[in-house]
Amino acid sequence: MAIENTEKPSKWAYVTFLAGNGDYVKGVVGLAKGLRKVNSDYPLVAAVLNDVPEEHRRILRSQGCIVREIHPILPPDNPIQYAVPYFWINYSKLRIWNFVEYSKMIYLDADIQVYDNIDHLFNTPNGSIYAAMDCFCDKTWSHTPQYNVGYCQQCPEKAMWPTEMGSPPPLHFNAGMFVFEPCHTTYTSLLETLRVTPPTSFAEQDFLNVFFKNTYKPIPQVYNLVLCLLWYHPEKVELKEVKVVHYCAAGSKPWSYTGLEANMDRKDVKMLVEKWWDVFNNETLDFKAEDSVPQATQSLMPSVQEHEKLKFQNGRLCNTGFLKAIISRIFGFRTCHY
Ligand SMILES: O=c1ccn([C@@H]2O[C@H](COP(=O)(O)OP(=O)(O)O)[C@@H](O)[C@H]2O)c(=O)[nH]1
Ligand SMILES: OC[C@H]1O[C@H](O[C@@H]2[C@@H](O)[C@H](O)[C@@H](O)[C@H](O)[C@@H]2O)[C@H](O)[C@@H](O)[C@H]1O
Ligand SMILES: [Mn+2]
Repeated sequence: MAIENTEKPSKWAYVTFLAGNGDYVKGVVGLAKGLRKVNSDYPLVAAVLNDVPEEHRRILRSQGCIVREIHPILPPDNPIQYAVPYFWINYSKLRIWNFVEYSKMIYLDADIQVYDNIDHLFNTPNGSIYAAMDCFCDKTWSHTPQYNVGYCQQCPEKAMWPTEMGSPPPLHFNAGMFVFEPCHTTYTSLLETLRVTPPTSFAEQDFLNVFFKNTYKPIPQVYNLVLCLLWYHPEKVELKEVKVVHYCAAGSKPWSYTGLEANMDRKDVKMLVEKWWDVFNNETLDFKAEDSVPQATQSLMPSVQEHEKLKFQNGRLCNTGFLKAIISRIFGFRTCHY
């Protein structure tokens, strides 16, 4: 259902999430430098919980981040076993849906690095959430039926889903990277739904997959290489094509990497961790005043592609939807699509 929303002119940004006073701040610094290295046209907003110390916020600002404090979102009180104990913190990610001064954002976990420009993802059609699929093969999924029958959405042909178990699970995206449209209506609906949704092992990732099940659109794995694909689905990975690496496998966070955990002694993992440090330690990528990203905004006038859609006949606009889009661009009306 499209809902009219009067907003300031559209603008786009990357956004990440930071909680606590630990080393994830290094992840955000690395991400800010990585986006600069690939000459992104858009700023990085850091949504920080109130427990992020001022010193860390100063560091992020010094790297050109737009730091915005958010209140935590605590899941319904339910003594469940999260796949990883601290996952309850991640529900607070949902606050980014209320960053409505932006019309489109690309969310990136702090343990993600961007090695190729992905600004073009801001041009994805509105009305969907875009993300890469996750993998069910890691032991963090051992509580699920798909893990126990050896089924993974990355290779559904390999271990067929047993017919006696009904239809296979719907496509499930990894919530470490997604393209979305902030919208107050969606935001309030997320919070209202969360209030009545019992938490599950993958916390906000599970919740977002259920909430957006009708508008989720998968994008290629090159936009979010969930690291365990390297050993569970090597046939799906062409490292030189990968644009975004997600250091989510246990032991793979570059800032705490020891090489001791399972698969962490792999050559490709070592190479990717070194690659992350090369960006992090590269002082030429530090923020300088001249770097300040001009707050790139969507052009008010239609893009060339949109002109293509416009078919004037006898001087009369025949695509009213397009007319609405133009008017909304000029007068700042935006519609929420979810
Ligand atoms: O102590 C923490 C835990 C998580 N996060 C943020 O929450 C995201 C999701 O957690 P994580 O990446 O560790 O989950 P994974 O992708 O490894 O499952 C992190 O990338 C950070 O952006 C954080 O800032 N501090
Ligand atoms: O709070 C739930 C988290 O769920 C996801 O992490 C998981 C998932 O990727 C599994 O498939 C992996 O096996 C596992 O290692 C990894 O931790 C997101 O990356 C993270 O941002 C966050 O949403
Ligand atoms: Mn992550």
